[in-house]
Amino acid sequence: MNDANPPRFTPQGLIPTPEQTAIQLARNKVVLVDANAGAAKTTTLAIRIGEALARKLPPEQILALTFTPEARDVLRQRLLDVGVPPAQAHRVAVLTFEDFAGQQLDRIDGDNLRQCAEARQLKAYALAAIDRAAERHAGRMEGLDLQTHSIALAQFLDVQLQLKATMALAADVEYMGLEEIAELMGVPLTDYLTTVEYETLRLDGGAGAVFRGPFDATYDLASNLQAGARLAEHFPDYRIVLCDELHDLNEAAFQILDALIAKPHCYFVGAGDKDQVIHAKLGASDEYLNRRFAQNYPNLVRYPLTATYRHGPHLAYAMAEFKQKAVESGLPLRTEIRQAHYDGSAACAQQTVAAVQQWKADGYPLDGCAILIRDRHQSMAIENALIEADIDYRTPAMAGYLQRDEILFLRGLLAIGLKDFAAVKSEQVRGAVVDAMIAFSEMRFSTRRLDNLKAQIVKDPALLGELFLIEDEQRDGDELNYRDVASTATKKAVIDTIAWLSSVDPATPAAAVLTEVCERVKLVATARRIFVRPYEAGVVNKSVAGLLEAAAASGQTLAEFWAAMNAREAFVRRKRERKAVLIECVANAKGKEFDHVILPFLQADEFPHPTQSRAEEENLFYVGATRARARLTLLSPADAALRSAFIAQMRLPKSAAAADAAIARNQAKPAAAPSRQYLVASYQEKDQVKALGAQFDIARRAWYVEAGRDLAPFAPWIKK
Ligand SMILES: Nc1ncnc2c1ncn2[C@@H]1O[C@H](COP(=O)(O)OP(=O)(O)OP(=O)(O)O)[C@@H](O)[C@H]1O
Repeated sequence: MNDANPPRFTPQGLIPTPEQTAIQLARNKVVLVDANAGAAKTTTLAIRIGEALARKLPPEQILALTFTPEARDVLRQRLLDVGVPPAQAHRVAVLTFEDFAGQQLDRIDGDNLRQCAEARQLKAYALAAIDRAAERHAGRMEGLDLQTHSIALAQFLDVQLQLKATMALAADVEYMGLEEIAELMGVPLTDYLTTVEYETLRLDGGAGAVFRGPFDATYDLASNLQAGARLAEHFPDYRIVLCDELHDLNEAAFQILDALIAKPHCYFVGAGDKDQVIHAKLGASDEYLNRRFAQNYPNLVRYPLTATYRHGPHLAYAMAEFKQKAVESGLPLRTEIRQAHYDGSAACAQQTVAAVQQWKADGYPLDGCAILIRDRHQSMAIENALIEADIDYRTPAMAGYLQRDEILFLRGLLAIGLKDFAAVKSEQVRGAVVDAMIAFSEMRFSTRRLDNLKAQIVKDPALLGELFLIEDEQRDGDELNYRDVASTATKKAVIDTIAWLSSVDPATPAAAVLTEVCERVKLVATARRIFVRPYEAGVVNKSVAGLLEAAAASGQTLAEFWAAMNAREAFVRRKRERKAVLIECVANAKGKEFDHVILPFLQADEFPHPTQSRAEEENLFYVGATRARARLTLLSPADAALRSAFIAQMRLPKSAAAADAAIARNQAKPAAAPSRQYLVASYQEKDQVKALGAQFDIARRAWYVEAGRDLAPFAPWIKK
């Protein structure tokens, strides 16, 4: 620590290490921190913000960017955790790149811009782009392969995203032939041509964006900057820009960051971990951490954060083996790694419950426990088992298995059949049911009409059945094109199924009814058509199979199952805010931490997912396992041949011995003493404590006494 320049911000709840203090005080224009999971990257960025505030920088001149909303929320919370007063913390812009880009583009966007958060909403635009590409090039160009089935659409949407994330699409290709460009960009010609048409549609031929899918705001802003930096002139005057989870950076986000940093008075601090890259499809790469910043800012300084403070050496060393890299822990604590085995998904769910019950029996609160799943379909068995065991759990809003699209669709069918949509209490869920019914019946409405219908049905649930009448009227007289044939058949099957359902005795076993419904509406085939990504269509199959299994296991009648399902949803919604076990997808847990992490379904056909990139699956597992603080529970099949290879890769017996020695070493280290004693003096008492020698911490808005002073005179203001 530089004695001439002592820190002005003292974080609450922890004593910063010298490494953290060095970053807190760094005055270099560009500071990069590349460190392991849990090595206090986010915390240190929050402390850096605290230091800036303590030095009286207006909060509005600080911008902290993340790639995902989850990471953004963690950073916002961490600001409060380290002791930045909420009133100040809320004035600091902590945003995702997409939020920030959207805000900056707002000044040039038209009023009718449509935001499409999901691939499903982009399908119609993608088809229109294919039609345009066909009109323009069919018959005139060789090697054109215009397909409209879902795999082709999935590939197209991936390719356009990749071309944008890497900014290849914005490259100057004026004098090149189309084939040549596609080859240069390394994508199929057809997808390149379709992307060009898609962008023409999306940007209305250059007049302004008409719709934006995921990531498009980031791309549009980066393109604007590249084309002459018009919007950069309007950027607020940020003095400090910070970026967490730097490993998620891609070219488009990098260019935005670069435009911010390039301003003469702007300082930058970024932190990341190259082993947590899980968005390679979006062009994420460790290139930026390793090379690109250094190219643009040769004077950048790298600061280390050596040890993890999230968990003890047992988990740190297991992760060192898993990733074949050096990982240290600064804690003198034993993070337990437990294993249990199962036979089948119901048994896995039972083992999950047992792990939670053990945690509770050991005297720990339920809200410290998180069940991190590879995919949402895995939560069905677990949610049922938790309810049966009377354990409160919560899922992020609209992310439980009852809110999956295919389940919402089936619930909508049952609601119409049983004439009981009012039993779905939440308006948000009702709206989602309407969306799912329209998607799975392959109906087409204009956005305005859809919003209108939805609003009416949400208010008056009895209207749900009429959805199908309205569409019929609209279709009359229309000529069918080749693409309408399949979707018309789907819709007819849905209408027939509803008619059939209305005649079914509600006392019939639920499993039999649901099985028949799925067959009648050809759910699996439809999912394959409407879910643009084959991977997602695959998850739909597993999810529906899980629902049928649950219905069979319940032995309930249709009426009972319907009532139980709605009661269950109400139960989960009530619990959302309360202390309960969390169920969350691993990918969304990035940046977070939990005392006890349970990783279920560690089996060869689930995790690593057989169709996804091995390196990215490894990073995903690394993210999941490193969320744990005190205990990590790994659940895998009893048959060792079926287990995820990731378990063996941790070499648990080998790493445990070294970890025992490290704990002894960490225990022997002298504990650092807190440097300040904060007081609980009120505003009226300020003159009194000041006269006694207390000082004011501007960042924390609190009075304190320096370490080493006699605290006796301050006794009335020392928190017990
Ligand atoms: N100086 C410190 N002493 C003790 N604990 C600390 C210290 N600094 C940070 N921690 C704790 O270490 C844990 C991990 O910190 P943090 O979440 O900032 O790590 P990270 O590097 O951002 O993690 P990830 O890579 O998973 O995003 C937190 O519980 C934090 O409170």
